[in-house]
Amino acid sequence: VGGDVTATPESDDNEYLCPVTIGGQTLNLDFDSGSSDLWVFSTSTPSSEQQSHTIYNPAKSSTFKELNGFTWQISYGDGSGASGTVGTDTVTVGGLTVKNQAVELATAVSSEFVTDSANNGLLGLAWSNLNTVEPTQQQTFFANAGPQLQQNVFTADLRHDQPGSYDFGFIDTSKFQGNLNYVPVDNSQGFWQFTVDGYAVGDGATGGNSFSAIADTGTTLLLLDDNIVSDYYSQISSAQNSNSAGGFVFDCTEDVPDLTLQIGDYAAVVPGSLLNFSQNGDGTCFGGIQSDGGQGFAILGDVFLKAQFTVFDQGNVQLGFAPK
Ligand SMILES: CN(C)c1ccc(C(=O)NN)cc1
Repeated sequence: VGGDVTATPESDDNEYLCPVTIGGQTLNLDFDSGSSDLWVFSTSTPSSEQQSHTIYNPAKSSTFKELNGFTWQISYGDGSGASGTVGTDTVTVGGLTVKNQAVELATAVSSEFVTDSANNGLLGLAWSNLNTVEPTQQQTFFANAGPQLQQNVFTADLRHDQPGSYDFGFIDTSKFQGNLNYVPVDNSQGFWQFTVDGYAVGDGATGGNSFSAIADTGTTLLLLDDNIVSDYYSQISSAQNSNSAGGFVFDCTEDVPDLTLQIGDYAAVVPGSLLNFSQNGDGTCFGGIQSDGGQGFAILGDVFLKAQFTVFDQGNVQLGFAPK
């Protein structure tokens, strides 16, 4: 048994939304391999915060059960967050159904979610030890689905400005070139965390120290150590770190170099075209590479994941990468 679901980018590839059916009601959710809560806008969300969102109404689901007294509260790397109550329901993603899945109902959401009208909640795909439900931590959709999957994996094929897909339970070899390159994952912090062995800017030599990174479908950009960020932008003559823009920008006319991350024997190339992320409207462009804020590990978000086919292997606790 498996599932295949379309991942549709918002404008500027800011995030990718997938249809999820909960108790017979379909909402578009943000699949997030950097967190482990499945939460939705619901009838419990204040009407002032519901705005144009699609909301889940547990009262209309014949399979919803309240988990009395259970709560959740989550905050994300960008400072956004949400909190609320918990129940269970039948959740279906691309034909793959999990019964009695913990579904977290938002009773409060931060402004970043209120204004992001296409996003009706998140489906966490990190490890269940990151789930925030109290007093009893809950399993993710992927953890619950594991036993029914032919292969205990999900794959991400995100694309620039066009629909991609997530597959659960199988690896579609038509979606990538060559062989998959696997690296071990350290899931002790709940992330899909692994080691990057070096990097290269443009056609330069691969160097630098090895560093820890997480594969995070819920983060838009490629967030790296400040030293690598400075090294990269030193190759773009007009590059500057703009407070008003919130990061490194450069003239849109510039030729933007590729970035290669050496992951074991695999050279993961992120083409310059993806590293010229968006236009600021004043002739400058915003870089796809930005600082990780010195938090001790790099965040390989959608800018990186758009350039790879990625296998999140729950059974073998490893990640697989291949070019597309
Ligand atoms: C505000 N929104 C839609 C967010 C969605 C996801 C995240 C995140 O850090 N995921 N790993 C942050 C914010």
